[in-house]
Amino acid sequence: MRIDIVTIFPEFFDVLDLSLLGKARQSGLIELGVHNLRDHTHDRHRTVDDTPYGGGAGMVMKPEPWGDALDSILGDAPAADEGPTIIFPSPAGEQFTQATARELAEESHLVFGCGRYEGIDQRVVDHYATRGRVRLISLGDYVLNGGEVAVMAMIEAVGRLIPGVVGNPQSLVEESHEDGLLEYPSYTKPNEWRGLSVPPVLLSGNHAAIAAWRHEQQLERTRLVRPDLLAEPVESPAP
Ligand SMILES: COC(=O)COc1cccc(COC(=O)c2cn[nH]c2)c1
Repeated sequence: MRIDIVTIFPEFFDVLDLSLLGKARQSGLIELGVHNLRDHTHDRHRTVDDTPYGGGAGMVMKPEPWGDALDSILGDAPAADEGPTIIFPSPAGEQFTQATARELAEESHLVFGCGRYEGIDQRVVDHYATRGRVRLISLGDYVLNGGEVAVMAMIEAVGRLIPGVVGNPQSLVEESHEDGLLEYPSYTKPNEWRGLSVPPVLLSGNHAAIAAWRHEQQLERTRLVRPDLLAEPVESPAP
């Protein structure tokens, strides 16, 4: 997978040289390009923003630098259906979920555009929607100062699903949201810690009982913490 990021803070993504994603880049599983939006300005002050038409507080990111930057990445990319998926993190976007991560992990080329200030001139979104799949994606109902943190989170969530990035693919299956439920609690040695012991079923060696206990724990946790994930209320087991 090829990932390109456009940002006014390129150094923010130096951290992607580390850990799993760093290894994935060394092994060629993920190819990363980080582009400084200011390199696509043509004035002495490398201006990327201006005051909003219609008034209001804050500044809006100018369309020209974005056009220059995205054109340099897309080149003369073919029509929308074969072009890359262009993602703008935005509080006004569709909700990012594990299903979104799985979808994006199937793509061959992702381009992330990090907005700042009050946002990017809408015409950038409208123009590139004719040249690639454009998606505004929200991490949650809160506002960040810019898209960089959201892009980092999405790259991690997507990157770890790419075959070969995570050592043991089985570990991707048994985790929160993969089966629509929150994950069960985990324990490791020592058996006793600060007066707290490990649920005996986990030491029983009875794999059917362990699986049943884990599923019940998932249901209980999901019912308590995220009832919205359950299609309808789960009947609590007969007393
Ligand atoms: C076309 O896209 C844009 O104009 C995006 O503009 C902005 C403006 C300010 C901040 C951000 C960063 O995203 C979030 O705040 C965000 C994402 N998820 N939840 C909160 C993006």
